[in-house]
Amino acid sequence: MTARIGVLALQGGVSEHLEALSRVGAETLPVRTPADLSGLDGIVLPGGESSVLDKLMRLFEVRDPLITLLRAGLPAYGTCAGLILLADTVLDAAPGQQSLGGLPVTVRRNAFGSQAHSFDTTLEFGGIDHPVAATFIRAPLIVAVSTETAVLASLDDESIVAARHGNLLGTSFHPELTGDDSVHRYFLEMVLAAKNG
Ligand SMILES: NC(=O)CC[C@H](N)C(=O)O
Repeated sequence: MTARIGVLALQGGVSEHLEALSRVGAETLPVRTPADLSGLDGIVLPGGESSVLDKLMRLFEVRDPLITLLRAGLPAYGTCAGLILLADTVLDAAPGQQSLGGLPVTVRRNAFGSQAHSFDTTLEFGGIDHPVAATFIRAPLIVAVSTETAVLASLDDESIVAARHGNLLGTSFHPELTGDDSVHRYFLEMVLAAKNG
């Protein structure tokens, strides 16, 4: 059995996620309208610019139906800006910027400084049996998590870069730019587990 996983396609790095999800065996769909949300088993919120994504989700009337689906348990994976969209609390948000929320973590936008602080590394990732390739681009950091949130990856003891709570997964980094599909495979497993109850 496979799963139908959408990628929010209003701005940011969409095609790399669609390709990685296809490679691990998901059925994929770019999501631009409220109608595109129907029948999804999961959704990826890509990197890009979280304050722009927030505005575009309102403009395209995707924000409210997406919040309803997330609160009802739709599995979601946010990378970088997408993690910011899922976080309950956002530090250094742009004026007026709001997240969708649901993932009980606090993130700090642009926590590594400017574009010059973009870098590649590999990370131990809970639930994946090899170090995962990770690209960081003007990335947020997870600076606090609720007690029931699982920390899946960190750069050091204080720098959390991947977390999961229930059906919601977020990473500060972009696995879709590395050729390492293991985090997408991990998310597909989450989606299939939720779908099969
Ligand atoms: N690569 C990214 O997604 C960068 C995120 C961006 N700095 C933001 O605040 O939304």
